[in-house]
Amino acid sequence: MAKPEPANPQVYAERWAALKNIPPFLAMIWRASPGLTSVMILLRLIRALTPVAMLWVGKLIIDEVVRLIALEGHPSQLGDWWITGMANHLLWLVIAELALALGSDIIGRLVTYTDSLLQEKLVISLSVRLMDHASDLDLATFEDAAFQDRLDRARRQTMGRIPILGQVMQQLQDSVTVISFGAGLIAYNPWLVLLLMIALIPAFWGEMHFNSELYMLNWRRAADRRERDYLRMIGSAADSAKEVKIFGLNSFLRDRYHLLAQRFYRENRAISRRQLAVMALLTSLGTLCYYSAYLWIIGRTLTGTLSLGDLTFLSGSFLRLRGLIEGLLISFSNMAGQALYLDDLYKFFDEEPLIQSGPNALPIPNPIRQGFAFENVGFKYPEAERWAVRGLSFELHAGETVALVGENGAGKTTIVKLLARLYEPTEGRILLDGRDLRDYDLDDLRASIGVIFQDFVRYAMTAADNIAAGRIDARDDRGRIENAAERALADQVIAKLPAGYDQMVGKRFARGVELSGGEWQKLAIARAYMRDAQVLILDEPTAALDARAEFEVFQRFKDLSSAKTALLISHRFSSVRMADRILVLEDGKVQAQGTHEQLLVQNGRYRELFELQAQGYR
Ligand SMILES: Nc1ncnc2c1ncn2[C@@H]1O[C@H](COP(=O)(O)OP(=O)(O)OP(=O)(O)O)[C@@H](O)[C@H]1O
Repeated sequence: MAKPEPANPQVYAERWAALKNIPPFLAMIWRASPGLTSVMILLRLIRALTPVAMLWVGKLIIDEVVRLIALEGHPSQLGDWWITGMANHLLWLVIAELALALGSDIIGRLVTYTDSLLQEKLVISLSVRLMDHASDLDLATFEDAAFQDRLDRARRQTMGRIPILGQVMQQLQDSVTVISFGAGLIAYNPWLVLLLMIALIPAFWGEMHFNSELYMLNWRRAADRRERDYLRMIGSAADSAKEVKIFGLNSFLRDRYHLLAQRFYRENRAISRRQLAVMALLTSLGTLCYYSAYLWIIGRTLTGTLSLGDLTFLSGSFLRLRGLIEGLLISFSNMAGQALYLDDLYKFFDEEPLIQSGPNALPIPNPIRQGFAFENVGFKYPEAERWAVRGLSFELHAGETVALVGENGAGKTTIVKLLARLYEPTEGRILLDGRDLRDYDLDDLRASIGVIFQDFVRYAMTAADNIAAGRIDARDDRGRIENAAERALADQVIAKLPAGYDQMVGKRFARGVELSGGEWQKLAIARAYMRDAQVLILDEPTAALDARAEFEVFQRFKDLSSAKTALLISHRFSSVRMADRILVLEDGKVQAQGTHEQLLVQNGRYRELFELQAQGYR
């Protein structure tokens, strides 16, 4: 991708365009909690008007003091002021000022409090949406690197605090304060406001410019950052610690991390340095303008056009306004920058899955009568040049156990993914009971298939939940979980755990007990049984099991799946031979098929592979 030029006017255009993201964002905040949002708006509105009210009461106090001390024969003792009641008005003004100050403090605290609650609510509601949406997307989408970058940026939006929420709210509040102060200033002299604007516009431009540059830097570096985070993770995660130590990978990982991080740091620093110099200059310009206005106010007070109270009110207003408008412009530019990040979030939410159920999707037949048929199926992974499978035709009859054998990369797992419609064939079609798989309801299809992939997930949860994951709505059905565990020989694993089924497994959390590869695999197989689906698929589920366990697991699999349609992938011929039929795959095609005995007689690839393995055991 061409490197975008940071000072490109298009960047500004993009930035302004990103402000269109703010209204839907406000809608998201509202959706996260209408009650809290209303309270927040009300509190901010009150808080927005207190500064001008306080300054105005301050002016009244000074004018009153000046009036009182100018009175002929005013009391000289403090006590006499109270006794005569001459200072009553002043007293009320001071009480009003105090009440405003106390109220403002309390409201400030309440704003912080509601702000943090609202942040949490928003993070929760966005994270839930993110997880829901991610689960709807195609597997192919997840394997796309550009999507990964976008997801990474979107995820960052929902992690921890969402700065833009506070910024938007503060922006609204400050705008109301500015309007209230501005109205006061204009009443005295409209030119004062103009002077302020002249002082601030260059500073605003500067902020916009540098924020754009920083955003573009972050945007360009999303892929690097993912790599950097990945390196940091494998360099310090428990899962990889063993291998990193043995292979002495630490310095390699650390150096690579350091290189990437350093590059990012240097680019960041270059922008920040320029920002420092330019912004220092522009801010000084603002200060000069402020003091010109101050001189004008002092002059008018000396000539008697303005009172002392007016002087304090105006100089106070001017000072506050300057700070406020500066802050407003800066945070406006920040907000526009943050709104650009929202783009990533919205783009992620706009991503639609391509694999979906059609409008009149059929339910999966129960029971399946004929089974599946691959008709000249070809499939290429997105962006891949090579066909993973091509010209693939075979049948998987209802109630039959078929084993797939073939060398690494022959296309076995790809067939499973196509069967579960995690991908669609690029050419040809897959039929179920004579109808295209695409005619059926997707959820129903997935519910009818129990698959355990070779890279099954090791959930850092309890042993019971690891099994229940196969059918999560039966999570509370302990009998069913135990039954599934027994079928998969996982009951023996669980019997050894200190807390049995309720034992936390995996090392990620405290109290977790780590399992061996084979023990994890038994839990995963139990997950498939938990499902009790019509079609059972095990993709190399026994690779980590010892010989006896594997034999037993398959014996059971065969007995239990006698009424089911089952697909089994294994590199071990001792297991494969139990299948009703074996398909030998080579380069994404069925090279031969038959029973173990038939294939041995054919004297082909199967026999060759079988002999090779058998030799190893002699
Ligand atoms: N996500 C993917 N993106 C691109 N290509 C892929 C992807 N997954 C697999 N492939 C390619 O598709 C081909 C078939 O892979 P597949 O995983 O189906 O093989 P397999 O027979 O299951 O291998 P193994 O015995 O090693 O598990 C391989 O050439 C592989 O490189």
